[in-house]
Amino acid sequence: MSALTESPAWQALGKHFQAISGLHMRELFAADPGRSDVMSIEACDILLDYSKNRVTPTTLKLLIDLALQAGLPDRIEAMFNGEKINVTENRAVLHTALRNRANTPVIVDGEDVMPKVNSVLERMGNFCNAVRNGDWLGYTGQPITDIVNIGIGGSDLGPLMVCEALKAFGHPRLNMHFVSNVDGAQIVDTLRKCHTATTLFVIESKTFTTSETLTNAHTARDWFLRSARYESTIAKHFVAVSTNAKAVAEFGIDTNNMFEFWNWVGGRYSLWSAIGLPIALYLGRQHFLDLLAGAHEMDQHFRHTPLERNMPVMMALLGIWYVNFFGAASHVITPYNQSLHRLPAYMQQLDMESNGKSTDMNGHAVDYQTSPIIWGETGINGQHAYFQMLHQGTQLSPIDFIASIENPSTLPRHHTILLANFFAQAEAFMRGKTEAEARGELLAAGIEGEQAERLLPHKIFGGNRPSNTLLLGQLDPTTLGALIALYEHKIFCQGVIWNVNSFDQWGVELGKQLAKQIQAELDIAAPTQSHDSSTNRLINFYKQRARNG
Ligand SMILES: O=P(O)(O)OC[C@H]1O[C@H](O)[C@H](O)[C@@H](O)[C@@H]1O
Repeated sequence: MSALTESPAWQALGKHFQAISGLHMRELFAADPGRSDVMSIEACDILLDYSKNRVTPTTLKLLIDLALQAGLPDRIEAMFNGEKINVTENRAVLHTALRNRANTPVIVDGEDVMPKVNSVLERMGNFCNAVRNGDWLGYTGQPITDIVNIGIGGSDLGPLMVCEALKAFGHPRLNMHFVSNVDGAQIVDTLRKCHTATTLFVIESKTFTTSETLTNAHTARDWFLRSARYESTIAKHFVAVSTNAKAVAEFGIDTNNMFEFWNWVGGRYSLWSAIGLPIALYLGRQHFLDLLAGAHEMDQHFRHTPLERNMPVMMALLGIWYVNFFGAASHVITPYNQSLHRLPAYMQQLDMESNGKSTDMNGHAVDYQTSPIIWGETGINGQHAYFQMLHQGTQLSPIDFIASIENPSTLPRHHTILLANFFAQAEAFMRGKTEAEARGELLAAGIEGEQAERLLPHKIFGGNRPSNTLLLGQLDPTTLGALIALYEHKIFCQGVIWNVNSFDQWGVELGKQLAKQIQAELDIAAPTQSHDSSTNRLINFYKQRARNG
């Protein structure tokens, strides 16, 4: 057994689980009418109601014990203070410094990083103003109308998700495009919608070595030069965001047109850095600063609120309760705002790339589950697709319901219908439908006797399916910033308790190495023999067909 599973807090939770796993939330609500008053937290214009979880006050106390046993408060301070908590890469983890609107010094290797953070923000702001005002002109003297972000993973999902989420705040002249896939279909389709004279390419890559991004960037450059002809025009149409100035220069982008960030910013935590440039271009400097301010406010809440009133901490602990004690393999993210439709995809990288680990910080194999599978869709669409399984299937999948009270982009009648569904689903998952209720409904519909008995088992809902409800005041830059930071910190807390490094991603390397080798093999006609028989056969089958085709 590992130190975690042997620990007193873990053992106590295991015993407690045996005692209460049979309890139904209906009973818990009936026994305590004030349950949701106690089991809710308000911060940063977000209300978290976590009362529809299979917990009692004792569960919460034991979960807090688990967090204390893991030394969570010290780990939180270590992250904010710039300690090198990403031990496998010997790096600090300071996405919080990027949005440190209080501007208090944050020291890494003896240097305050805030002056350079502020200087890049300043340059980003000036550049965005010029593009948005129409002062930044393309090679024929026209203002920019289309912005194409080329990047993948953390250099795509954050900017894409935020630009979609805050479309209501977007600049009316600017069309945003995001190209991540190396499947040429995506860039071809995008370029078809753009004109060279009015398109700005933002090439985003932390490492500037990512093959998908560089391939797409070269294709964009070739397309551009076919019309613009002179290399000197590139400066007006290509900018880069990276930590690797050398590789940016080698690609042919003037480093004056490069916006820098640093190795203490993880890719999936980078939207607050210059990787947020497409966001700032689309929404404007002030809205980008508002996004940072919202995240900063959540950082303050996270850092300074006692654990039992701390929103990210409580969400982390509830997640652990289901993953490790109920054996839940997955966790569902269901935004009820259409504009948050890329949030589940964003959360997949944030959570699974952070905590999808089976080796702990000491290099030992873990003997407990870590990151759940994160999945989801907009809630309304999910209701008409996979919610059947969530209501009556055999798997327990806790759900996060997310909606905003106000939504600038929706029509009032639509919003009422949307929110009615949002409230109803969380209630339905909690209470279910008893046999007596189902029987009563059948009777009311005039279905009796044998037919009623046959249908009855299918009409029963067990309920007792847990969910968190997150109600945002409105979906604006500030609140979205806070919401994203909330999940970042939730994931961090879970990583601390699971004792994994949430900030490396070695698991993505093997596939990249093999792809490089196979790419070289695909370029030669001779059959491949260097792999296992399945891989050889697939490659050779492909080669033969591609040659004949
Ligand atoms: O920004 P880049 O260096 O191009 O990396 C893009 C993405 O690819 C990598 O493989 C990682 O899995 C991601 O964490 C990263 O965000």
